[in-house]
Amino acid sequence: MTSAPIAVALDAPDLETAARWAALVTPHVSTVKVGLELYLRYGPDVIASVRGASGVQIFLDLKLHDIPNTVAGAAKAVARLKPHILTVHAAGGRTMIRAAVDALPNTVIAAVTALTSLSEADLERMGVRGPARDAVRRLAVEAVDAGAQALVCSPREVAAVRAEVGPGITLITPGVRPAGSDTQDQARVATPEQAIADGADLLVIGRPITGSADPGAAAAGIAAALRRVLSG
Ligand SMILES: O=c1ccn([C@@H]2O[C@H](COP(=O)(O)O)[C@@H](O)[C@H]2O)c(=O)[nH]1
Repeated sequence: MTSAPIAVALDAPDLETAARWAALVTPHVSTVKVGLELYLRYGPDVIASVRGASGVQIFLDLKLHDIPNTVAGAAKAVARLKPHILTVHAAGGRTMIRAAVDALPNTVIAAVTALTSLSEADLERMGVRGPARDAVRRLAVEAVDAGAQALVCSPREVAAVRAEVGPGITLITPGVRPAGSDTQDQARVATPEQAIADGADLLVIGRPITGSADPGAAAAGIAAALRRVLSG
């Protein structure tokens, strides 16, 4: 059975917990995601701990956002970890995104458009005019023009972004919540089934899996639901 297009966000307080979650979910999912909490606490060693012997893909979610020279240096600094995906903020601009792409030719550079924790009202207060979808589309086009091979957006925008950038770009959606579950600090959300039906390639899911009593079973359940959508 092929693993489901899910990146489990290993936002754990310690390395042992992250490695345990990774071991439980890797039979069911394609990818595990290491973010700022783990990386800043443990540094590069965390990657070997969560990768284990499974061959699971590593998504390094550092959301780099700085001047191009600094981002290029930061990207080169993680090259030896061989992440499958590395994130940068699309708002860093074309030259910054290009610098990351050039620095890491063997990694998929994913540009984060508008954080899924931001509501329409938050974005308006920040000076973003019009619906979130339009801002996300503008950032997506800029990022793809700069060479980004993947985009991070909310599942609510994924269909519009797909229509804008076409089939060749990997669309990654956090802000995924199974029906009826707590949205927590996420604002622009949809269910796993809706995200996949609307064209997402990879779903980032953290607490709905890692906060469950049995993360392996939770991952297996969502993976089965996605397979039903993909085969139906
Ligand atoms: O716009 C974004 C970009 C990244 N994230 C990250 O995804 C996970 C989501 O975790 P949940 O527990 O499923 O909410 C988390 O690691 C974020 O840093 C995002 O949520 N939104």
